[in-house]
Amino acid sequence: MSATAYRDTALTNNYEFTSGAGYVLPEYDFVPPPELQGGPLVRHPIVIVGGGITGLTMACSLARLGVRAVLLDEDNTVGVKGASSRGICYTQKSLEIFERLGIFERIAAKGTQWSVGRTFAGDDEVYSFDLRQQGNFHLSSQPPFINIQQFYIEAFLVDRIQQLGGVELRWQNRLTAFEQNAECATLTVETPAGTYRMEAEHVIDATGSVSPLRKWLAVPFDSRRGDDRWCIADVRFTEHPPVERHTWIEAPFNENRAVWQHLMADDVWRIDYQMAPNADPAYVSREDVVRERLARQFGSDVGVEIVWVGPYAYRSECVHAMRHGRVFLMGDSAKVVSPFGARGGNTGVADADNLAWKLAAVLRGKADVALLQSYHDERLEAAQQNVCVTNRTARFLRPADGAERVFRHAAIGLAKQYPFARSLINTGRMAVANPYSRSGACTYAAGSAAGQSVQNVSFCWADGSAGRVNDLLNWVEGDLLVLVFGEATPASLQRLRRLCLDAPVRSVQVLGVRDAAQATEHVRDPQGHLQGACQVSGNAWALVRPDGYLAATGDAINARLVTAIERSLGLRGDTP
Ligand SMILES: O=C(O)CCc1cccc(O)c1
Repeated sequence: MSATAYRDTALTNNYEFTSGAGYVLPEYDFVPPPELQGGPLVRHPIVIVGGGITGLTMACSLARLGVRAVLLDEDNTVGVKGASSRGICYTQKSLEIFERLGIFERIAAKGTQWSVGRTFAGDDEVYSFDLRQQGNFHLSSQPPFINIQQFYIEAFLVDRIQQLGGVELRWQNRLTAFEQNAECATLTVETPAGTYRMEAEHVIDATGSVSPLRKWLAVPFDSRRGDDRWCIADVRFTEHPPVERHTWIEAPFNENRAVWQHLMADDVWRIDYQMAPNADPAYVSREDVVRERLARQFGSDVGVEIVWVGPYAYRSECVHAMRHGRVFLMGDSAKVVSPFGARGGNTGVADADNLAWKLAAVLRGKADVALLQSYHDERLEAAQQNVCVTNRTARFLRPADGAERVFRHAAIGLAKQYPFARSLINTGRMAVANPYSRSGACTYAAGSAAGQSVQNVSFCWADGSAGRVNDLLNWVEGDLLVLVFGEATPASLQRLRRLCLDAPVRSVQVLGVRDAAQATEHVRDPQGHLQGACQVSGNAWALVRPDGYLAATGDAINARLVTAIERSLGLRGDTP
């Protein structure tokens, strides 16, 4: 790589390898695709371009729903050869998705759970949180966060896709040209054994922050670049710091600049140092300079093994539309954020989870193609929110001269003395499941939690054994789920039964410990966790989508439920 090229890449969020042994990544075989043997052009229902965490989550979600797809990846491995693990912190919502996909146990066994975060300014702790004591984090079967190198999750997804079957993973298949029209999309793909063309009804752009598709389609986007520079050191120690998220806004051992500290899998710590504005990436990541920095923080007698080092800079980007004809933009192809708050990779996972069930429902003839527009409504709102929240953190960490700097100085001073000021300290607002407030697929009403995510809480099956929301979502196999809380009239139940015969919907009655069951399919909610997760009270219903989001809630089983079902299947053009 030339010096100029290196500088260009170092000034993005694409962490570049500079020193250390790096990580050992699995390699997958190139298998010549059937198209190389000639014959007529093959039209595939779905082609996913990009085998990172977003593309693989999409592929695995489709495989789980029994939908055929082809995934193209230009490399023969997961992760990025020679580069770091980009994502490291996985949210409860992502972990709930991974549980549905069947890889959570492997992630939990390999990764590190954490819930406590502490922020320091100088030697003072100025902000702290324990997510297990906040909100309802403790109610899900998944922990608030697991830290693990992104490529492990990607490798688990590859194994699971191969196990499920139905989705073809094509390694060393690079997309080199693209066109689309009213009939289909045509992709030109280069491989070590030659070039071929394929057609697709739907194309998923999961190629990441330097998406060629975005360039070819001239997709408009907003972008922001700062002069802030960071340098990551992934290291192993002879002595262990506490297994907590530690951040410093002003670290005495880093010339009063910010520092991040997280434990990942394999006992590797990520230490991320803020550098001087416009610092030279080559200099700050030189091994002797990195070692000196680490010694200043941990002491010169602590043994340090450098696993990987990489400089990076802020960049945020957000497209204006998540869909361009047959192409759906996903993950970093749609938006780029700095890592604070873990809003990058987790958003890609949620993008995939959002679109997969919709595409599956459309391709199986269970929903109207109009439903696909709600992917744009919902995931653009999420992308914009994540960019906005992350940019606010970035500005707190590198304030502009003038009012921003004065505000930060005052906030730190106040937080050192007064607990009320601690919430002004912004070293990242940790990612949560983004709510959807303007989706054409949700039916909103005052007091309803439509558009919010339902946690993977527990309940009891009719036989008394423990179940979880994800078990119900697996049971409906991509259909909608109506939970009917409490008593229902025989006429209502009859209406519901008919609805379940006519539409891709399955219903379950949710009862208290002593209530008599009226419906054949029923569960018990002794602690009210399911009711709390759906944010309803008394006799009510909740329409839950395959991605665990609430499409609507209501009380009587009447025409409003029918309308809500139609809307969540793209069958109504009106907005509620
Ligand atoms: O802790 C967080 O905010 C997310 C993880 C993170 C943040 C900053 C740098 C980095 O390398 C990871």
